[in-house]
Amino acid sequence: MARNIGSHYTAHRVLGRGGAGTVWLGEGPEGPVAIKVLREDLAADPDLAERFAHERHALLGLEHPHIVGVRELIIGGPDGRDIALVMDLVDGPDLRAHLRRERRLAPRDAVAITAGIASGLAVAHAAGIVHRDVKPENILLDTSATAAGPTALLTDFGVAKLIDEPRHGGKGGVVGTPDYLAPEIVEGLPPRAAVDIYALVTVLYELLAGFTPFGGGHPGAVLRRQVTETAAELPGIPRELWELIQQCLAKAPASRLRAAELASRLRELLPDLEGLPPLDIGDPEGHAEEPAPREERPAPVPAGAGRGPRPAVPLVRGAAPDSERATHTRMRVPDPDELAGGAHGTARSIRPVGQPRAGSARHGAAARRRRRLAVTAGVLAAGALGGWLLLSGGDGEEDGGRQGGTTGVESVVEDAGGGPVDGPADEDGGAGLAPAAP
Ligand SMILES: Nc1ncnc2c1ncn2[C@@H]1O[C@H](COP(=O)(O)OP(=O)(O)OP(=O)(O)O)[C@@H](O)[C@H]1O
Repeated sequence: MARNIGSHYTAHRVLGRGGAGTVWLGEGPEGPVAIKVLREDLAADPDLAERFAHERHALLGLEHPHIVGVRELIIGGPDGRDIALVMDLVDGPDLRAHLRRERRLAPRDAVAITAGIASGLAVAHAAGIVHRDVKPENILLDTSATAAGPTALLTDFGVAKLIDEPRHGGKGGVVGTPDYLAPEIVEGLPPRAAVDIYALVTVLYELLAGFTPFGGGHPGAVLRRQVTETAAELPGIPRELWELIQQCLAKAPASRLRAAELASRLRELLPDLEGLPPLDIGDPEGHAEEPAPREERPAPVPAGAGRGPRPAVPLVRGAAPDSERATHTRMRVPDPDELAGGAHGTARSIRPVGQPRAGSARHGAAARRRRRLAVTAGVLAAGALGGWLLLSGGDGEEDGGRQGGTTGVESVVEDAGGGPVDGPADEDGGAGLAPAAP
């Protein structure tokens, strides 16, 4: 059923739903548009409306071929309670849907998509804007474009940050998706531009591998791996590409490349990647053996939502039936002891196709013993982190109730600085982004 959004736009039908709201196919004075209407409970928060109004200029001003343009920001609506972002309509699927179909992308395609998004991030970072929720769901593929293949565009700029700003009373939160969360966020540091680099290169890894480097199992275990583990090398990956990925997945934000350099380094690799098939690798081992505690198991993924292992587990309890993909979490920052408690070898290994599984009879009893120990440690640590999520239930459940089940378990992170969490994000190595390592 059509509904009016502001005085100039009409929303015709739902294109999709995410954690923060519903995206509609709409119509405005300039033709078809996409309109993201924020969840009612979010829109009802007067602070949030004020923050959106405050950021209006920055959101509307962000223009780049790899960023979905925001044309209008509507605060009010017929009942005075809508917050809606009117965006350019992108003709094509999001990258999550594309990846579900393809399972793994050819290195050239994965790198081309990542390079485009990195160039968009460079412009945003230079304008002081950190995205903070880079993930395949927020990358849209415009298939109407050229013969050279679809154009990747990053959407949802600023939404995570605006929803996440500290509320009155000094309590802030980080809204994010565990598989893509940079370790410094898990450790409670304010998110700077380098978190986008970490998340984007996590996406690149996922496009190549079919799974994220630290995903799988309980959300708490994913967070612990972000801080303590090193990404497993993908068999058959070109050396220079792997070195770039490693650098951008560095635990220390200052060691990661800046967005502009990442974009140009990736583009330099493109000619050598031409014609390479998707990597021929097996499924990851190890993380699937870290079961969630019974009461904290993620909601089942709907039939057909993915094939094969998809370790970027949606953190959904009581998700709305039409929401397959609510992936946000709201977390409390673990203290150092808690983190240290989980730092025992549960790193996964990745085997080339055809190679026997580690832990098979051919690998012998010693390997099995090692794995049992690792799994036990993983389960214990996952339990501890699960406890944090439960402990944060004060806010999380309150939110969950207001959401009417439309989103995932949200997390609360005490804002370490107690102040604004984005800070300058420029490419000059200000507070927003430390200089890249040589
Ligand atoms: N500008 C757009 N043009 C066309 N389709 C869009 C546009 N923006 C979003 N969509 C579609 O709407 C769906 C929901 O988008 P939304 O941004 O709410 O999802 P999400 O990224 O999972 O949400 P969130 O980040 O809030 O959890 C997506 O599947 C996407 O395909």
